[in-house]
Amino acid sequence: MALSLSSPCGCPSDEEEEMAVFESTAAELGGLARPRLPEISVISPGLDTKPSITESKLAVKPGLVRQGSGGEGHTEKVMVYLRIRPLSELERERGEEQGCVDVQDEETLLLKAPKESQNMKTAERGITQSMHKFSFSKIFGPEATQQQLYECAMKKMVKDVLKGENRLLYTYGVTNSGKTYTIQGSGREAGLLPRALSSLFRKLQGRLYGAMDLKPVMYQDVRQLQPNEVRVEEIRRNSLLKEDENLPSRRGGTTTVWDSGVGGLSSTISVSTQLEDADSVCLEPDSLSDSGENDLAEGTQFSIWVSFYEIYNEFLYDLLDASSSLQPRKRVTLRLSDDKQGNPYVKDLTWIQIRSAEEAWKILRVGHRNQSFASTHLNQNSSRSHSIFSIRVLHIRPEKDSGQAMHISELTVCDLAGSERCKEQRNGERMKEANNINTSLLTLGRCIAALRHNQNNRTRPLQVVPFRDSKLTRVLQGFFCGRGTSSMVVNINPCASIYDETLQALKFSAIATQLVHGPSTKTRVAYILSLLRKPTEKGNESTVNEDEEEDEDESDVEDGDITMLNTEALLQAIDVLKREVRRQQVEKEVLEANVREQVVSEMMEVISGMQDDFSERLDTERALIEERYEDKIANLQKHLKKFYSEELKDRDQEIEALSAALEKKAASVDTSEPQADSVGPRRSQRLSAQSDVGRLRTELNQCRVELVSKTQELIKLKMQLEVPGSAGSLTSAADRKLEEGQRNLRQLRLDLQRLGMDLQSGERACCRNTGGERLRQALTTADETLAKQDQILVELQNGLMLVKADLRRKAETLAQREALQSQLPPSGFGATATTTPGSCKKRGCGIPVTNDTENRPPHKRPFFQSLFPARTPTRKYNTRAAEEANVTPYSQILRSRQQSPPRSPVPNPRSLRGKY
Ligand SMILES: Nc1ncnc2c1ncn2[C@@H]1O[C@H](COP(=O)(O)OP(=O)(O)OP(=O)(O)O)[C@@H](O)[C@H]1O
Repeated sequence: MALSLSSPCGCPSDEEEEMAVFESTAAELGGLARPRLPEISVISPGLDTKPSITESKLAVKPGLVRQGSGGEGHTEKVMVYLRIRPLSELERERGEEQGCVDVQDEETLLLKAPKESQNMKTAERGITQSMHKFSFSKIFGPEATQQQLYECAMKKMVKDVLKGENRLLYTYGVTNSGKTYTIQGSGREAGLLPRALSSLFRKLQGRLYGAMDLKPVMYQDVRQLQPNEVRVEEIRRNSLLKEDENLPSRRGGTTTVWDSGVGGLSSTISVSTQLEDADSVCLEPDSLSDSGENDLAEGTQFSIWVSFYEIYNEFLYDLLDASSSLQPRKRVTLRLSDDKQGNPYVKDLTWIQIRSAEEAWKILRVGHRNQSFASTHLNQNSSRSHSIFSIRVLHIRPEKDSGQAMHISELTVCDLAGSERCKEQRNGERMKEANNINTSLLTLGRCIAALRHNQNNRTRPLQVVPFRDSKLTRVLQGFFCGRGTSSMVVNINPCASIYDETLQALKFSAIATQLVHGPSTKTRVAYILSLLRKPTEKGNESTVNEDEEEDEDESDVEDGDITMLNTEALLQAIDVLKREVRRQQVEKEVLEANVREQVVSEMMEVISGMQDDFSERLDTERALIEERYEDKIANLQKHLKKFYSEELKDRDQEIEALSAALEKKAASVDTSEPQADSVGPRRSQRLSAQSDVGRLRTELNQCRVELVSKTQELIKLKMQLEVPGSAGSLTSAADRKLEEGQRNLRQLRLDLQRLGMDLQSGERACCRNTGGERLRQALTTADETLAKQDQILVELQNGLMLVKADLRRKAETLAQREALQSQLPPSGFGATATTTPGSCKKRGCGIPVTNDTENRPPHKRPFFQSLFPARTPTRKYNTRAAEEANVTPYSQILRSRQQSPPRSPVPNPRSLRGKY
């Protein structure tokens, strides 16, 4: 046998197994160079200790060896069956049959990697082997019938359950490998479950408990129902059975789409499933070979209750919930709870009492209709969930004193969803399902590996079995921990294209084949005794054959009576139990720490997810706000640009206007225009002022033009008025002389005033005979000056005479011109500029011809005459008013002299001169 190839003892070490189990993974990671591998990898439960139905004394480790007091535990190893499905016609046509699955005998399978497989590629690089040998409890080839499988794998389980044991059967394999077919069957080939139900009811014929007042609840408890509760249960049961009658016709079944209730996910249910076709099987119970067998306890009645639920995407759904049938889009998720002892159970799960295989079949069909199926690339009707069908059997034994004695047992059949490659799922929903399926299956694998580790390495630290890591392992936990036993059917598809996946599934099952069942909860006494045996063995140096001891123990275990033990042995047992308690405590602490760690890591994940979400939202918000404000800024810039460009235009226009105005202003002669106020008027005012200025400017320009023309005209006229000859120069010379004369006269008057003052003071001095000589001299000088003045005056008068004559002549010429001008048309500005007689008179250039007196030469008046006005006959000295009107300083002096009696009358200058 090829077994000796890798392990001479037939049982590979842990390391070897683990390497073998994970070799594909390592290969995928591009494993480094390894030592040369044997040609075939052998993964086997240890064939030299291969479980045999007949062997009861196995060299297995103490502590976990005994199955139960009932003596039904013929074997401790977990039974693992392999079923190879036949290739379909289509698959054959595709050339899937490449001989990669080779059944060597009914327990050994040889897998040969096909050319195209990943395994072959890695094998070619020397990383792994291309052939793998596996051993199973029994192998069922493609030609094996459902009946054969049932006989081997399930029949005994049904019996055990009716005896009060708990049993689990689950199928494991790649998608499209025949798991559902194995459990449920197709057409006349009914699967294990319908066969088991049929068998169960055949065995219970006449032993069924008809009332519905006892119902299984929680983990494995029974509750007495009140009459109203019984009615409710009846209604529920009847409605479900009725629902089955309303199902669409078989084969022609419709396809409905419903929501899984989780995040709006949808799946497709095809109602035309294998179950529909298998209906008739239940009606033919004769096909079951176990009919007629009956070894049930005397007087015991049985009440059968069933439940059906699925684990879909790590959520539990009740497949027998009437509300979910009515509202398939809003399925209620179920919760997992623990009872007081910490046993997990599905809370609020529907349990329906059934009284026949037919009813059970109907219930199964109703539940199946609610199950999640979908079409995948490998299977058109692929189960997307793990479905769990449980049958609870209430053993009711009437007792004389205490009414009824109750016991409960359970048969659970689990159709696991198929493992598959996620990357091949194009649909996102299918990908998610595949992920969840693979995760839960991986957890199941880890649990089984940990259980195996703990069973095989009792001295090494125990590993925590991660039952809590998935819902699947939690609900199945009891079957791995002494609540019952489990069997596994591994389904494989011999198609070459899925060889790699098949290899992985077989590696997983290879670990399960190495499992032994945990101690039954019923066999605590045996367990304690097995613990007791340990110290006894240690302390015993005797050469007693172990097998013999075991024989003794076996008998003790089977008796299970601890009162037969002596005190010392019991004390030892207590010590052992104490140690066990401590061990359990440590284990629990480790478990708790692990749970806490997981909770923390999950929380951290959630928090980090929230953080990521928040930062993402923050970024989005920031981007939005930035965008919004950039828009606003752009708008603002646009508007400001527009506004300022308009403003600039206005300014430019203003500047243009102002510069034009300035230019005009600078060009204009008139500079007297007021400067613009530094604090300018408002724009409108400025504009109006500008328009005014413009208007004025144009007017001004017109005026200027006119002025220029008029000035030119005037110059012409002046030129015309210019009298040729010396009259002009004479006039000006006369004017100059006149001015000079007037100046002299003013000077003289001032002198005379001074002289008058001096005279007064001289008279006063004469009285006192002082300063007489000086006065005389002054008078002489004054006389001389006067004489000069007289002469000048005469000259002036002559000049004036000449000028007047000249002027008279000019006036005549002017009159002639005026007469001529009056004939010309009048003009505004010209009117003002025209020389009129009035204007000439104003400027002193016109002398009235008629005023002869004026034109006469001025009469020469002597200086003293003007100084002392001549007395007219009308003027009397005695007229005081007249005197006061002509008061001068000198006249005052004279008057004072005249008034004084001794004084002489007023002398004229000559007389005065003579006198002195
Ligand atoms: N032993 C068998 N004999 C004949 N046909 C079989 C057998 N096993 C499986 N089949 C057929 O193979 C196909 C796939 O089987 P099935 O649906 O049971 O696979 P599965 O493993 O349950 O897939 P999934 O995990 O995707 O639900 C079905 O058409 C089924 O009828």
